[in-house]
Amino acid sequence: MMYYQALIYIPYAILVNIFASYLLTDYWLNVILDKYIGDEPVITRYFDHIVVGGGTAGIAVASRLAENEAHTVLLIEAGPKVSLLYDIPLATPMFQKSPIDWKHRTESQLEACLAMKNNSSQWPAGKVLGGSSRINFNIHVRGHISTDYLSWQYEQDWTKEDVLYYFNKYEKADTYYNRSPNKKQFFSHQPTHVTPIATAILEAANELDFNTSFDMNNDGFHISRRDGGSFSLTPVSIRTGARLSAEHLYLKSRKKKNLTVLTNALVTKVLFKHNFEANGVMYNRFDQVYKVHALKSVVMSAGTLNTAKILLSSGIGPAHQLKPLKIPVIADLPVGENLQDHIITGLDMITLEKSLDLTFKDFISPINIFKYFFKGTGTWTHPGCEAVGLLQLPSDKKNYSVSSPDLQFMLLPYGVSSDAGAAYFNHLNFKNEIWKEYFQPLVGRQVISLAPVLLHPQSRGYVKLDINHEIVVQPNYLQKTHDVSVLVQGMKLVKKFAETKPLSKLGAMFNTKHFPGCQKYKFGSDYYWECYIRHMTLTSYHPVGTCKMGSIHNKSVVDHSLRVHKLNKLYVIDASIMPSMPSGNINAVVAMIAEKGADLIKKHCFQRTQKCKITDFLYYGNKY
Ligand SMILES: Cc1cc2nc3c(=O)[nH]c(=O)nc-3n(C[C@H](O)[C@H](O)[C@H](O)COP(=O)(O)OP(=O)(O)OC[C@H]3O[C@@H](n4cnc5c(N)ncnc54)[C@H](O)[C@@H]3O)c2cc1C
Repeated sequence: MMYYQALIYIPYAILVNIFASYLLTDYWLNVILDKYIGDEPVITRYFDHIVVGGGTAGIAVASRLAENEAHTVLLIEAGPKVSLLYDIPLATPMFQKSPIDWKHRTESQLEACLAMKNNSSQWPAGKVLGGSSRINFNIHVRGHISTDYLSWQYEQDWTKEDVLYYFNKYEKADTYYNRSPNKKQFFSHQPTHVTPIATAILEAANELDFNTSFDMNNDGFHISRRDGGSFSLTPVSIRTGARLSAEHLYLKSRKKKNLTVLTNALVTKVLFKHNFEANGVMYNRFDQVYKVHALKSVVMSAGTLNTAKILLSSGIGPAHQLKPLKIPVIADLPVGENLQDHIITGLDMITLEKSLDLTFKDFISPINIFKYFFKGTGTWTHPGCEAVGLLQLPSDKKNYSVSSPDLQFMLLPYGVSSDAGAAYFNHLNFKNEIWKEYFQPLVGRQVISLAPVLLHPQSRGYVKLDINHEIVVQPNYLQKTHDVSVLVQGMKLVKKFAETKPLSKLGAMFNTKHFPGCQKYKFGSDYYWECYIRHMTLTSYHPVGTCKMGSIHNKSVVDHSLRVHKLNKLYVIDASIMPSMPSGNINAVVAMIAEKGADLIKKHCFQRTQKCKITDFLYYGNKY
């Protein structure tokens, strides 16, 4: 980088550091306050329901269960609460590798992640009240509702109508929980702030004959062969400019006396009566070990990796793995198998002659700060992703009425090079030589990323425990040729977008520099793109599937009512139960699962004990 270019980034680096220091201080202050003047730890009390993990799913489940005032509910979260400045959407990338990130990383990949140190991918996840909904990019999509959930269906459960009912229930939760006529319903159909590239991409999509008039979150959304694909501005879960996490949605108002929220408490094991009935959990809090008991249900909502870890540590998992680790087997089930993730690639592939005004000057402009705090608009509300597209790859063999889209496109008005190496390069774990050779020469230029995402990977990975009982994360990225070929077609389409008239008007140029390690292939050939994708294999942050839902003969962990097979009163309700991936970002899908899961628990509890209040049940659990 030239000397004068480096100078430009000095104020940016100072700003980032000041803000990072604030976040850190806020974090430690919250932890210390919780330790010394927070709620008393729950020592040997009994609750009706215990929910492990205060993330997207756990918060929704605990809040819904607590609607029955006759029941007591304990929500246990490993991370702390955080405060106001964490709500700024523009600050989102700063949460990765911070204390509120679990900082998971994958095993070294054989034929993927070749541009990353140790060929390993960093997998962030929220370790904070709100979970990953507190560190995500706020994209709110339901997937391709007409086809994505067909394979989940079982009798009356998980039908298209059922799934729609719970998406709608979640989307109306804000109206229900925060009843104030001045507050808008939580998810907006449009991001609050976009740059001119968003309009240009939608016009380009039109030029390429894709549909741009669909609302992707409409109940009847479907992409036919004729449409081929659909692009729109990104629907986001942002209210009045600020992040709307699960915590904001369900916990910030309508405090319930029968719901106890315990933060900074790490659950290590599920406890059982007669090795069959879950009746509590063990947890560590500020170096003390506690046990707490549940009368009606123990719900695991610790996310795809940690739910699997806790179950395996408790003796629920493949017997052949647990026995050598000297963990007594309670139920021999395929916990940890079926790990899947969306892969994203193609960052920094387009440069523009025009600036999009998303520079440090815009970040620190007093006008933008004023706009954020007083109007809920402006650069600070920028969600990261400005537009999304869903695409069916053409095929004569495909039945379009039951086929899900193959690719998602995410439009980011920046790339790895945009912060001059301050954060993204490190978050994504790139090797130093890749940075120097490929990304650093782009510093100071306006880059954008129209990044293709593989929606339905065929490769399957796993999570298991190592000899120290820590988790090993092996996604087996790009083990199937299908996964590579879908992404190759995605990269070819990015080039087509760069060549459209709307992008040419902004001075768009496709980045034709050979990626380090792929010089021997002709640029743009299928072999070249395969090599590129195997180097630039990035997570889209959507691990799912380690506690797969299905019938017992179907090698699954939970049944269609989300109860762990072979055991009593133990539920899994989070991203880990997904048997297959939805066509899009998964937060809303997890919330839909949680809304349904809470109703299922109410139904079982009612059937078992008849002690639930019938009026509550009819009102909230009216599906049953
Ligand atoms: C960086 C990032 C960006 C993303 N962007 C988007 C997006 O824009 N749109 C979208 O739809 N999806 C996005 N996602 C995905 C989405 O946010 C997650 O899939 C979703 O939040 C998962 O919900 P969950 O309830 O399964 O897990 P989480 O929300 O991760 O919740 C799990 C909770 O359990 C807690 N926990 C874990 N272990 C323990 C333990 N032992 N004891 C106690 N508590 C424990 C965790 O601290 C956490 O709070 C993103 C994810 C990440 C990480």
